Amino acid sequence: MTDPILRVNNLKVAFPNHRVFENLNFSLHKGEFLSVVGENGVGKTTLIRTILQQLKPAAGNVQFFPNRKAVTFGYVPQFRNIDEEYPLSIRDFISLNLSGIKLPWLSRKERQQVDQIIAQTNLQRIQNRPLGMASGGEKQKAYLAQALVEQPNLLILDESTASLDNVMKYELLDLVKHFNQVTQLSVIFVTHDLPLAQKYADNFLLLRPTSFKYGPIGELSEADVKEVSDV
Ligand SMILES: Nc1ncnc2c1ncn2[C@@H]1O[C@H](COP(=O)(O)OP(=O)(O)OP(=O)(O)O)[C@@H](O)[C@H]1O
Repeated sequence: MTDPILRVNNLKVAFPNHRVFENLNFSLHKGEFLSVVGENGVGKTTLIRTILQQLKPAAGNVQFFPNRKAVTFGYVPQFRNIDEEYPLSIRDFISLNLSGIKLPWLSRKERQQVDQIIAQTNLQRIQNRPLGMASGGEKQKAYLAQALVEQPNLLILDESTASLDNVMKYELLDLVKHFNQVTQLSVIFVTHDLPLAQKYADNFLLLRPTSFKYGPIGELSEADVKEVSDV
């Protein structure tokens, strides 16, 4: 097994008058693809926000290896409000995630980084199109490219496939899996789509209102699948 990049230790997160989860424990390793599943409102996004250090745990912690600075995040959030009027091209939108960026004056190295991720995500043909005009699937690819442009070592996808048809879902996840396997990118994929999790993930974390289950994706039982699909 590869080295862990993060470990969640006895984690408890609570809002006023509402405990979301407690005593949560699992590790994520380099190159691991983890699917986080569970019914609506059980705490999946809350867990992601805690890993991203936007929320402070009530108890326990999230430990990064070898240290916090060594773990860089790429994040595709659950919702984004990008309407037809959105002014940036797909290419400029992707460039926004470059650190130190002063659009439109990218350095040669930055231009190469953007060219590379655009090629890797098959967006060359439409890179100059306004993002607002792109289809749902093209937008998701652009969000993925933006999350990956700085070559993070942990990619977090929060229900990124929820609005996509089956063909686009698999196309997007094929891309993610390619990065996962070729660059040892670790992936946390939050989803309600069990067939997708079963096809792409190595391990799963099933969050329940008062407990959790973690293990190899092959050990997700019929009953677990029914539990998540019934929501
Ligand atoms: N800022 C907040 N203040 C108070 N309660 C919150 C806050 N954010 C989330 N919650 C509550 O915490 C619980 C977990 O929410 P969360 O969004 O993590 O669930 P989820 O599993 O991601 O749900 P879904 O599958 O519907 O996206 C819910 O009951 C939610 O209402």
